[in-house]
Amino acid sequence: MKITNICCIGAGYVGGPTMAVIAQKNPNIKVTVVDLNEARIAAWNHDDLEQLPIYEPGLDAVVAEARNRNLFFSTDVDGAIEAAEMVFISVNTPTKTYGKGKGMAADLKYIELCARQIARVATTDKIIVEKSTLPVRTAQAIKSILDNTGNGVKYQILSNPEFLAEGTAVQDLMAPDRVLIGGEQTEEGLKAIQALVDVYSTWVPDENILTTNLWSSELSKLTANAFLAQRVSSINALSELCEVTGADVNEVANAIGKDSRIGPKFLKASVGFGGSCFQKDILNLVYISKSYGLNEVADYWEQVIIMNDYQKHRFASKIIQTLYNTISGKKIAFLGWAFKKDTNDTRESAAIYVADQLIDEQATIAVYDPKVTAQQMESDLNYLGTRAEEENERFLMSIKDPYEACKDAHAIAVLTEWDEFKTYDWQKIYDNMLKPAFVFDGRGILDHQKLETIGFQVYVIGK
Ligand SMILES: NC(=O)C1=CN([C@@H]2O[C@H](COP(=O)(O)OP(=O)(O)OC[C@H]3O[C@@H](n4cnc5c(N)ncnc54)[C@H](O)[C@@H]3O)[C@@H](O)[C@H]2O)C=CC1
Ligand SMILES: O=C(O)[C@H]1O[C@H](OP(=O)(O)OP(=O)(O)OC[C@H]2O[C@@H](n3ccc(=O)[nH]c3=O)[C@H](O)[C@@H]2O)[C@H](O)[C@@H](O)[C@@H]1O
Repeated sequence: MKITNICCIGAGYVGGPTMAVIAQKNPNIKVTVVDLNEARIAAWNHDDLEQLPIYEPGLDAVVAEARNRNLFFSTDVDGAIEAAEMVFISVNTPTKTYGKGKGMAADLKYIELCARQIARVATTDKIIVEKSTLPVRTAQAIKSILDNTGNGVKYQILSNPEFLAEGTAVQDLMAPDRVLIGGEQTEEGLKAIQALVDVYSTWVPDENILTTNLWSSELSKLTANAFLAQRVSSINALSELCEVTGADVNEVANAIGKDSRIGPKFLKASVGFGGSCFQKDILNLVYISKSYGLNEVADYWEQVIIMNDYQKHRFASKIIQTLYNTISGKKIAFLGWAFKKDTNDTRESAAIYVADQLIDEQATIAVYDPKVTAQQMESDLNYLGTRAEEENERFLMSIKDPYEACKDAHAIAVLTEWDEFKTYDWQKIYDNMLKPAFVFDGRGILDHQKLETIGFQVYVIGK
């Protein structure tokens, strides 16, 4: 079966970039990305590419090439579903905040709504592709909803999890380590798998396209994120041991990373991992394990989250303790608010939790981030619900100039590893700070020797 029309429900961090690349690489396929959020769709359609709703290096060029050629962004969800032979579901699957599984399980209400909408609208057979990250066996629920509408339309469900990382989304999509496609191992299922393989094989080498059964594919996504996050928690756990023993976490990471069985990537000690997915996906894995009665398995993975929470808390406590256990009324400058560099995404960013703990002690936080808006910072902090919004407003400010953010500060904390922080005039920053001037490098990116020569007192995670 040759696909000529694709619809993707959800124009977010995954749906937008993924479909832009599929459209760019398949000029003969019409790709329509739909969303309920009108402002988001308007931003995707904006003439000024700087106004795209997502900042990803290289994304503007891909969108510029494909948009209005064979890539369209629209709020007409029904129309796009009806016209498509293949419908990707790329909506959000956050952690549940209510009811059974609250704080652990994935909230599948948006997925179910999509399935019901497809069932209501479709009049021709369709391949439904799970692009969102889902608990293992979700395809069964989607199939059950679709198959019980009784209007004669036939569906095949595929799982095609996305492995892109933010900040490198376009690069990851252009040259993925692998594309994973799971489907039913029946004649019809295998045909559907092949149809999706054909979409990717216009640019991904065959050996990088893996096909599996549905459940292996769904579970591989949660597993991949759990393994990645586990590496960060493992090195972060060691970072504290380094600090008390005189070992240097970078030297340890380098030494173990040379072992080809361990490998060098994802061993950077930090103030803790953030992002919309690691925590949510591990909590989901923990919940699924518990629901099957696998309590030891659940406890094992939960420890990755416990360690991560501890690392954020430990960093904030280190700042408080170093500033003579009193930070009330002191200005602390934050360099970075995003959960990693090269993205404007702040979901679950360590910066939010560190700020919250410092504001509890009545410090004033002046944040500079090259891509995050003041409004976003405020809403992130308010979302925690720790204190009244007016109070958050009083203690948190976003400053558009890094030198201004650091002026008259008692301390600077580096929360995101933006490259530009390394290029600053640190002598000028030092001259304008209160003394002693402290730097807490939560990302280990600055030239610490140089900073100490200037006169800073420097704390680096893992040293
Ligand atoms: N953010 C990331 O880097 C990655 C995310 N994922 C997974 O991909 C999925 C989507 O994540 P993001 O793109 O980050 O989420 P997002 O929140 O940025 O985007 C989801 C979009 O879906 C829309 N939506 C929700 N329900 C809808 C409906 N019924 N009809 C039309 N639109 C609807 C929302 O308005 C929103 O714009 C999640 O399951 C996530 O775990 C997977 C890999 C990477
Ligand atoms: O499912 C998802 O959402 C995605 O989650 C992660 O991607 P992402 O969260 O965008 O970014 P990462 O590069 O994985 O970084 C996650 C967090 O870990 C931190 N990190 C990463 C690596 C490291 O060595 N140390 C470290 O602290 C980062 O600063 C960041 O806060 C995975 O890398 C993607 O493969 C996956 O598709």
